[in-house]
Amino acid sequence: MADTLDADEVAERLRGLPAWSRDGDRIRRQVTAPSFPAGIEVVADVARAAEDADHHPDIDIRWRTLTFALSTHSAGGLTGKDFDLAATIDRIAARHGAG
Ligand SMILES: C[C@H](O)[C@H](O)[C@H]1CNC2=NC(N)=NC(=O)C2=N1
Repeated sequence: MADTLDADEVAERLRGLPAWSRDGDRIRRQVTAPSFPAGIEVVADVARAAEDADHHPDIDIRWRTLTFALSTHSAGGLTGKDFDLAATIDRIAARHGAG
């Protein structure tokens, strides 16, 4: 099981991911896609990446606004896995013109 990061480590990792913010035990990012279908494509690509990583975000879909939240449930907090997947989500969103 991965170790949880302390507050300083979380702050440090967040500096490299400016679209993400801490919300208690999770980090969160909102993405606006160019259209609803484009948003669903983002979600489908994130789903594949999450399966590959065996690490899964909470996803809220509202028309073309997506909210991703990441936490390592098994560790009871934030770990490097959350920040690795956050960076992957950023790359996927950018590829689909979502910001
Ligand atoms: C067995 C499997 O590795 C675990 O259930 C994984 C799956 N995906 C997961 N995703 C997230 N976000 N947190 C977890 O602790 C987690 N655990």
